[in-house]
Amino acid sequence: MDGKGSSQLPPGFRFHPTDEELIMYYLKNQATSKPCPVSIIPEVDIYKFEPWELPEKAEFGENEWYFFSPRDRKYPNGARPNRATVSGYWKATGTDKAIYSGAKYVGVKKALVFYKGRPPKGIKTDWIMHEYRLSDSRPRPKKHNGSMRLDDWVLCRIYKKKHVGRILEEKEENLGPQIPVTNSDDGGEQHQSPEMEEERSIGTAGYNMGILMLACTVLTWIAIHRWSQRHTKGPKTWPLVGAAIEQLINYDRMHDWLVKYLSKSRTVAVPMPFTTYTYIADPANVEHVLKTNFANYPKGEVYHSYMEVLLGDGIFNVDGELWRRQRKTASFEFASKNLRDFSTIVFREYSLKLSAILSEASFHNREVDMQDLLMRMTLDSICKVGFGVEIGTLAPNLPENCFARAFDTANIIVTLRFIDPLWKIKKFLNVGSESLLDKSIKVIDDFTYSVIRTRKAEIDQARKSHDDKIKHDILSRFIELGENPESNLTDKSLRDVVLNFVIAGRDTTATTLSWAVYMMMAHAHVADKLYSELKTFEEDRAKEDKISLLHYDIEDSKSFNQRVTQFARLLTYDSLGRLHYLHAVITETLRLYPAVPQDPKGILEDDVLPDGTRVKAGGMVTYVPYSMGRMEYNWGPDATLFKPERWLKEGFFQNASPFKFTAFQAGPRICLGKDSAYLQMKMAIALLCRFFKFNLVQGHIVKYRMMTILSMANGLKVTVSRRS
Ligand code: HEM
Repeated sequence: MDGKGSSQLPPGFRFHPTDEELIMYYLKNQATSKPCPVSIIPEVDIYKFEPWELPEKAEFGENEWYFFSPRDRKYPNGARPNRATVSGYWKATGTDKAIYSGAKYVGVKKALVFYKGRPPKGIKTDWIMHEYRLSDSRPRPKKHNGSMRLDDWVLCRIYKKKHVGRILEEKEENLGPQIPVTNSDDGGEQHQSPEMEEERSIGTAGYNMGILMLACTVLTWIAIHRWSQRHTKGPKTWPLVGAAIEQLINYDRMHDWLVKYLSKSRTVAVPMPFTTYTYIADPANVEHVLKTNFANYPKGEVYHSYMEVLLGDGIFNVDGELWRRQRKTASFEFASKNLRDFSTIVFREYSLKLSAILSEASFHNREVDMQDLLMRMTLDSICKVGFGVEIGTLAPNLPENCFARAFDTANIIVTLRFIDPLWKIKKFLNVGSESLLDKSIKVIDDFTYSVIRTRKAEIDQARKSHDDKIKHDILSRFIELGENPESNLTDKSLRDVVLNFVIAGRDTTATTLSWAVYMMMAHAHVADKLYSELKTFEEDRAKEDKISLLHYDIEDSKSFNQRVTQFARLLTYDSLGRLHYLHAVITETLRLYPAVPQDPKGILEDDVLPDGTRVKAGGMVTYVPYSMGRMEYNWGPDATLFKPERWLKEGFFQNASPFKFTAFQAGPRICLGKDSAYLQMKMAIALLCRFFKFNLVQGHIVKYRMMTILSMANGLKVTVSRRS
């Protein structure tokens, strides 16, 4: 709509003044009776008209119209302006905006919305007004002539909302800083309700209030949550994340972190996001979980999902029928005398290989990493005993072993999953640790499937030549079983069998042996006592076998190695059973450094443990051998001391309840390889401690690494000397 003055304006003229221009060039001029740059703003008392009547009063404008307007007082003695028209009223909205010219405060802009009817029941319309006032305009003192005039002039821009162009412009305006004007002269005019700018301001205020209330609620919640835990013996938690933060901070020393809490309370509940881990160290609770109510505490879905990538559906990682079938086959194999005899030969052979490497290192004053050597020894042994293949990682040149490295990496990463809530996302995106895990699994699988292929080919070959030596190992037993189509045993099942036995047979035994060697270094009197037992044993056995012991010179490698070999022949399954102190040394090592330091179980149904602790379905209960071995309530005041004698009564080894000494677990899932493990460990330690003395390399730090097995983070660097 063109106003009356538009005919005098040049073609294409548009009027888009800024707030500052409106104040500086129009309102100021009007107030001081100077001419404006263009005279297109008429003087109209806008409160005498309804907003929709105003466009035709304007001199110029299409979608917005400008007016100079006087303001009247609402009440004779008040400073509030009268904003009523005949049919309605203008109502202020939002925060006033200060207008600056450079750094100088020159005016105020107020937004108003027109309501039809009378307050407070007026109906909001789309008519909007921006009222500009000079900063120095002050309400005139009330004149005695009875004039109701409030101040000289204000400049009003009127427009109707919902015009797209206007909305865009409005948005632009709203981007500018809104500096609230405190010294407002509107006499406490109420600022309420919508219009675009207004809605935004009110929205912002409401939003800020909401944030404030939310923050207060959260802080109160946290405070109450923390206060309610003042008597809790377990770790203090935070809402939602539970103890996850504390667990992450203490991740590298997690086992000792648990010792701290379990020594204060035999059962500790650790809330985690979406679940609770309950840790137990009380033998009565352990018996309940591992035996009495065994069916309620399976490995469970959570454990299975975390470990599946590595252990698949192998015996360690399944429940129910799948577990029962594997347990039956493996138990049968472990009970066989054939396997025991075969194992004794293999363990002796590999212990001798290890002795030869140590002897060589001792003659050349070379440092060795005992943990690495022991891992090689047990890997070679389990591959030979378990799968009938020779992999030769303990060869004198100690060949690089990709499989072992990949296996360790995978083991570390799957353990991390238990406290890393982001692992599924990382796995989905194949980034970070999960990407490394993926690569490691490929290396592991390549090795494992090649073992299976080799063994299958050997079995075929043996069959063709009617050789019946094929049945001494566990893998062959499973391969044979797989030939029955009803067994559903695929190559993938065989892969899982192999990997489960690798973790069972290699890592556990090598780790225990490493800690035992470390204990010998840390407790010289124990090493000496063991040495005496072994010397006596050697002499007794030689007499029994009616052989004379070879003379040897510890400076002569040939005679030294011959004597080592002669001693090894005296070590049989039966004769090793007589070495009670040796048995006690290994068991005491396992008490303080159990190869499986904690072992979680799922919970099928809500239950109450014997000490009254309630556990909820879907959570986890973990018995903690590492803590259990260090608890005074389990072992007396000297619980933390390394004392093999605690296992001996009149020189004979006395076992403890498997629910108190839990290194091999207990109940229906007790370790199947316990005897085999003792056989290998006793064989190795007998040879090592009879003929060698170990010294920790100066500055080498011995500490555990967080993975399912309690291996040493930096290995075990030692120097070796020979014993006479
Ligand atoms: C110091 C050596 C060993 C220790 C401390 C040890 C400890 C354990 C523990 C704590 C479990 C229970 C694991 C779980 O529930 O996830 C277990 C299970 C098992 N162990 Fe051992 N183990 C050792 C050596 C061996 C060896 C050498 C073998 C076999 C070659 C073996 C075979 C098994 C098997 C098959 C199971 C699974 C039992 C089942 O779930 O039914 N272990 N072992």
